Amino acid sequence: IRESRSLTGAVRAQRRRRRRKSNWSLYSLFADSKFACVGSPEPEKEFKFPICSSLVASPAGEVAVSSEKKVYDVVLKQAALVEKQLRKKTAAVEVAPEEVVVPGANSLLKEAYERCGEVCEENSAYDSREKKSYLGHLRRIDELVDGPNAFHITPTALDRWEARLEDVFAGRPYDMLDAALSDTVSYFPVDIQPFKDMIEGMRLDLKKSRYKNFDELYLYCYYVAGTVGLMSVPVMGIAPESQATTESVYNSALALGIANQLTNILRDVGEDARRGRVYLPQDELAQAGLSDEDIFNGKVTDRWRSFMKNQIKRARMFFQEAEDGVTELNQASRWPVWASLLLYRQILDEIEANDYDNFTKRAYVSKGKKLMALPVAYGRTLIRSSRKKKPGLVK
Ligand SMILES: CC(C)=CCC/C(C)=C/CC/C(C)=C/CC/C(C)=C/COP(=O)(O)OP(=O)(O)O
Repeated sequence: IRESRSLTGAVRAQRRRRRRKSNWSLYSLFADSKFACVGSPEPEKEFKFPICSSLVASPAGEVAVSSEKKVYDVVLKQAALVEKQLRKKTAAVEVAPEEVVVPGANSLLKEAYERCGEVCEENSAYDSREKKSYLGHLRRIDELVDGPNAFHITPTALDRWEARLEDVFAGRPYDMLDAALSDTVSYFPVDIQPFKDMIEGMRLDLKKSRYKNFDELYLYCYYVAGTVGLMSVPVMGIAPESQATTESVYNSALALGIANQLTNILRDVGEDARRGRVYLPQDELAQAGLSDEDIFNGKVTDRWRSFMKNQIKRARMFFQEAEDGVTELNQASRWPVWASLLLYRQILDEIEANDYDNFTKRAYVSKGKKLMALPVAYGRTLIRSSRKKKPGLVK
């Protein structure tokens, strides 16, 4: 009885929160429309019936928190860290005591950042040493699951990486690349959670090859890509003149990670199927009259086209949500973000141009189109951050 009372209490509290239209519920409704958009027979009703609530009661009486809510809590934590640092900066009237520099530490750190630079040489978008330290770390993590030794990766190895990550954040790096990361995260308001969550995404990849619904897929996309968005904002920086809330910028960054990952998934359906993996919501496949069998057979049918249209539409909604936030970033960070957004989103157009054959064709954006996107990206960089208050985006 006590359990059922607390369940009812929790659900009521949730409804109250929704009625009050707090920032969370506004975001939730907006995001829910993306959750709801697939499989809706009447497009005009898409926005009216959120499928995914933030608290879901199972028949067994357990209260399950939706992926969206879980991830949103990380967003709030990140935003709070940034705001705390901003407050500290404004309140700091005393001159900070001089830093004690261990002899030789500076040149070692310089070398550490140079090593990271070598790792991401071909990636000119990573223009600052802090971004390079991130990329050094991300490359190494990526190698674990995509590199030549990926077959040997075990949950224990991932646990060891997580323990190492904690040491890095505590200022105890194991090697040069770690040292650069350790230094970067000590200067910027970055929380360890997205870094840990990224490892969680790898754990998921070791044990899971099907996703029951979009809620499950969303969480996976957050783990493997949304986390990168959240890590990036503190280093990229929000424009000082921006009137947007820190939280809304983080939401956009998260949305860009999710959009990129969804696009990646839609582009690689055939490739993943050949590895026995289906990163598509099983319930939506079933609603469209499709099964894993159809994916493995790899035939483009009208059912497949219609299923794909809805998936593409959802990915575009996440890109759309990301767009607002790019303008709020520091001017210097906007160009690479705009360029990557415009280029990655074009993969969706290419899937359409391939008549939705993502079984045998890999959609890609040609060099010419990439070059054409760059001035457009630059033009967007010049759009000023919000100085006027916009509902849902203001401080
Ligand atoms: C929008 C705001 C406010 C900030 C930007 C925040 C950022 C940088 C978000 C982007 C996050 C990101 C780059 C996620 C990774 C997504 C992804 C699917 C990468 C694909 O990696 P690969 O699998 O190597 O891709 P390819 O196979 O296409 O090479």
